[in-house]
Amino acid sequence: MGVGGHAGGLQCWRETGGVPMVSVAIALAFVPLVLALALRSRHWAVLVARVALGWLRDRLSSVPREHRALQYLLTHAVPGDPRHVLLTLDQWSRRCEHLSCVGPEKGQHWRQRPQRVLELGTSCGYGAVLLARALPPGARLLTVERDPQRAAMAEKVIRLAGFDERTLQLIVGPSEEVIPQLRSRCYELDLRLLERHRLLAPGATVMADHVLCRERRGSCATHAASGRFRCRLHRATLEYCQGITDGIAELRYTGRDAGGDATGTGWEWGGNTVGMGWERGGNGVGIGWEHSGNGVGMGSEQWEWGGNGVGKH
Ligand SMILES: C[S@@+](CC[C@H](N)C(=O)[O-])C[C@H]1O[C@@H](n2cnc3c(N)ncnc32)[C@H](O)[C@@H]1O
Repeated sequence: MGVGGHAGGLQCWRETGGVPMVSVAIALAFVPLVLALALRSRHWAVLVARVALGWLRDRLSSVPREHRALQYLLTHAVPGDPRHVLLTLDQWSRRCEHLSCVGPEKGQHWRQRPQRVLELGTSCGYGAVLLARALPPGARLLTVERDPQRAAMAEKVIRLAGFDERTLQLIVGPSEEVIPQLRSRCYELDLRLLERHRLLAPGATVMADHVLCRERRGSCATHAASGRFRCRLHRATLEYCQGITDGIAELRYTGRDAGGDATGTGWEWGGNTVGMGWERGGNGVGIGWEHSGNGVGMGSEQWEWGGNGVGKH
């Protein structure tokens, strides 16, 4: 038996050109799995490759990505036309390098016309221009960016789109440092700080970008459960990546907690307050917001829409 088995194995080995038949069969069994995985994550693979290429170009060339985008914008966009500036940025992101911004699809969910708007995380200025376009006369937008290089690009993009300091002001610095300073000017950054400092007026709207693309959904449900925010999720795809799910969350501040007490009454914006594109410590927008004292799950990865039992999952 042993000899026969050995001879049979040898035959298989010969037939497969040196690879035992069993190994080939096992390998073949994995092919559908590998193909399915590759098919499922192809959009991510493309995105990662595009971002990696951009990073590589940053390392190899003396022109950083922000400048490359700006050069494209300066040669293709119509100055003073915010719509065209946005279209040109869309074009650059689709054809050249990936731009991390709210993008056209998620951007269309912005339908408010508030008097005061706060954007946290300006990046290249896409969201700022998008928001500023919709402002009613006399309204103002404040946008905060911690990365000086991105802020420098954003400043140029914003001015190219035709917005001056009176309408759209950019502050360079991390939200943690800017928030306390904004207090005296009746501006705020972080939702938690906004609420803690009682700067959110009931009815204020907070838009949080990138709430689904990284499968982090905790914060919005947390707020919904607290009763102080009404949440609405607009499902979409990641900017310029059709195959990757993303969403933008619309949080409406009610000013009341689950117990029915009114909070956050001190701030009058003459309208609503908005922050888009929040990212804290690279964790994705609006993730890990904490509302202590309510027993609500912090940074929980799962949330129930419209459900009551949201907390740590
Ligand atoms: C996804 S991008 C924002 C895109 C932008 N809202 C848009 O739609 O065009 C996130 C930006 O937030 C900035 N950022 C992250 N944490 C920050 C913080 N704590 N303070 C200020 N900016 C921050 C990052 O440097 C990055 O440029």
